[in-house]
Amino acid sequence: MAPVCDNLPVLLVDDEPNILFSSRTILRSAGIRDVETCDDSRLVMSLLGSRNFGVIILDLFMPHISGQELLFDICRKYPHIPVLIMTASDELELAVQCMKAGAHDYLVKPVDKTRFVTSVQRTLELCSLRNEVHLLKEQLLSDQLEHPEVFSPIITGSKKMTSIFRYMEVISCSRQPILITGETGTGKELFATAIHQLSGLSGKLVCVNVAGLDDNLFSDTLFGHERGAFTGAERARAGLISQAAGGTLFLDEIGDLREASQVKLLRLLQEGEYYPIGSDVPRKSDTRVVVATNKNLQQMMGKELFRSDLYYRLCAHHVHIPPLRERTEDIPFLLDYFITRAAREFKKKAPAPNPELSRLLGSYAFPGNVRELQAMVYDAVARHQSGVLSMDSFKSIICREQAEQAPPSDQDRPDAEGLRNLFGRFPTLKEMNNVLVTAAMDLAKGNQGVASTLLGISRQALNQRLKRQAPAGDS
Ligand SMILES: Nc1ncnc2c1ncn2[C@@H]1O[C@H](COP(=O)(O)OP(=O)(O)OP(=O)(O)O)[C@@H](O)[C@H]1O
Repeated sequence: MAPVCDNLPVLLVDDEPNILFSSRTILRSAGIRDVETCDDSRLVMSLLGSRNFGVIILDLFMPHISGQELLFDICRKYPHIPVLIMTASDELELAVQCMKAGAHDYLVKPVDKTRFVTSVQRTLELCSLRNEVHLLKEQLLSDQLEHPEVFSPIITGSKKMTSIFRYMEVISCSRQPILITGETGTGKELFATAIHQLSGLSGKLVCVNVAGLDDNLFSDTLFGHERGAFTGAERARAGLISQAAGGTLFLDEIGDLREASQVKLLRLLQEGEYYPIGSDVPRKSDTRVVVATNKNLQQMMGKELFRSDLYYRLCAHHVHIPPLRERTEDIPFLLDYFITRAAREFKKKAPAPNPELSRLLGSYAFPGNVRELQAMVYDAVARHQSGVLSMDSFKSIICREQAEQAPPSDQDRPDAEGLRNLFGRFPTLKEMNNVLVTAAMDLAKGNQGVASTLLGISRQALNQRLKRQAPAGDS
């Protein structure tokens, strides 16, 4: 897979060595480390033939081949590489010609440092996104995962999940932050680990749960402190960002991050720098940030509990993990996996699951998702003695959960008018019973054992009701 632009070098082309030197220094101090220079315009095209670049910064007035000529050639032969013009001429006509020829920006020397860095960063980001769209198209058209081994700890048999994996393969190479969302127990940490492995970053994956960290603790944990920064700070502390240098920092439960810490995280993402407590000197960070939450950040933004500028920065790429009830095809795979693991842990022979079990579990909403399924299976295997794995403990958990669920609020409960609309008149108790039984049988895909558990009655009682419900002539 081709790398995305923010991992590719920048090429500076100018015949003046001091401009090359100062421009390279400015870019490096802004965190853009991989910068190549070329002071001979005749070498540019062969250089482009030998390797790929993320962006080219081109002077216009150079001996041998002019920058404008090069611009035409580059745009024709390498249209995917964006070109920024940097020149002493502020002639409007010339600027228009260059932009028409395909230049991404036109900077007049002497260029303001911030304007220069922002232009290069924006162009790299744009190019990166363009490449990702291209790679995504390629990936989505093919069914194959490039690194299936990375996903092996995530047990699934669902197509939805495979297409999420393909998306992850594409975005993992970029340096942009990634937001992982999903209900509790969907395995967000497994996804963060896969992203780190796919990224090929040489640094470590460092995981921090930010829930419960007040702002001081957040700063100290992430940014570290200088010696003597506060009472008790007898030694300097490096902080986890420095541990994750060249790697990935995974911030779990980001929806619980305090307002003051949100501002600091935004600064880290925007400027790529941070201040250890007690220091006035900013430190640079090249750490890739991945965050996760089971909260609805958009709703939180509406209530001003989460900063929108931070949200938009974080969701440069967004991986959403569907809840287990939306991928019930995963249940048989997860059942097998957890039964084997539980049996190994309890030093028992792995029992075979009852063939009805997957169907029963498929009708359950799993508010705790895979974590809840795992706990159910471990408990059942612990109780298991011989034969097939009993469904009893699953049934009793499901019945208990369903009984504990709050009844629908007055607002959600169908009122007399709603029932009348549904049936054309007010229904009898028998008719309502029939509707319930039919709905449970649908959900259980015709399995009476499962449907009776959903209805909270015995299998025999359901069987009798079904017989009474059957039109005359049916057996
Ligand atoms: N597809 C899966 N395959 C195997 N194990 C899984 C899968 N999904 C989740 N798990 C397991 O379920 C448990 C919960 O996962 P994890 O802690 O990553 O959840 P989470 O999404 O971060 O939840 P929370 O939002 O509550 O923190 C872990 O033991 C994890 O290994």
